[in-house]
Amino acid sequence: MSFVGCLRLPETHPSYDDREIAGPVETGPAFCVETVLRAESICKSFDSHKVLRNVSLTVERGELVSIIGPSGCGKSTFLRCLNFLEIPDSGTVTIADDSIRRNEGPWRSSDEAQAHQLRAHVGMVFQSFNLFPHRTVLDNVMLAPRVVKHVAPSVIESEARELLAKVGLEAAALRYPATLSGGQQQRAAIARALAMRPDVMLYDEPTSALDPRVAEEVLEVMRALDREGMTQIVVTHDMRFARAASDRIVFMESGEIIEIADPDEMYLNPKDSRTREFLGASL
Ligand SMILES: Nc1ncnc2c1ncn2[C@@H]1O[C@H](COP(=O)(O)OP(=O)(O)OP(=O)(O)O)[C@@H](O)[C@H]1O
Repeated sequence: MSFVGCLRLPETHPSYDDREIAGPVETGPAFCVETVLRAESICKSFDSHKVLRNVSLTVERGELVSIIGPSGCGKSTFLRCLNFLEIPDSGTVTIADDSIRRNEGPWRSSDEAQAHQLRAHVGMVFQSFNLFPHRTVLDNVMLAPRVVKHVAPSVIESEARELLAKVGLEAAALRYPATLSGGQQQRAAIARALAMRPDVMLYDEPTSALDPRVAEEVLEVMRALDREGMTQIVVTHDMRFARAASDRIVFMESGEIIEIADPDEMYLNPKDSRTREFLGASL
């Protein structure tokens, strides 16, 4: 979704006569910015290696944000800190109306309970799909809602089938993951993540294990979700996708965000020499 489009107001207010000629004017909401996710000053070290240094990012509802940067710069660690799969050493993460502030010190069970609440807002998709191999695709998609939600199984099944249709897998509902292509497995993983109705989807290099043709099927699903207004954050090495599909691109290096810009700005007019150098080498 073009997030900017969401903010665009009519350039001039039509006169009464104009309106009569042009018919009703679709004004839409005056201002529909809504912050879905805010990460503030996230720090993370492994042993004495500082991997994230005060990383902050705010994402608005409906945005597709790509995180790019050289291998080992901390992209995946940052993504995993957003839903506390990796526990930051310090910093605050707020998603929808849940927030966790982390200070140096032991991770307590009350912190884990808060993290659990935070994770409920997030759908996560991994490079390696992580489907349950002994369950059908449909069962994979139904599993989390069945365990967590107290609604009739028939409702859960019909929602799961709708999600499988959305990702183009309705005919594969009763197949097992091993019988699917990598691209189909990844689309099933996306359907599974969507089944909990997340506020934000996080993708950690979703297509890097796939050949370009099936990768494109996965990227098309992500573009379709974008058009529907899903908020998505993608760690990727796919510069073509980042440029074509993102509302904003985040460039990281050495555990820091160096630059955040919309794709054209970042590619045509990068502000920082490190961004320029990285993008130059990636072309
Ligand atoms: N669990 C861990 N234990 C120790 N070191 C880790 C751990 N996870 C990540 N690291 C280190 O943290 C640094 C950042 O890793 P991370 O995977 O976040 O980078 P990245 O930018 O996503 O890299 P890539 O693009 O290659 O996937 C690397 O030096 C990595 O070796």
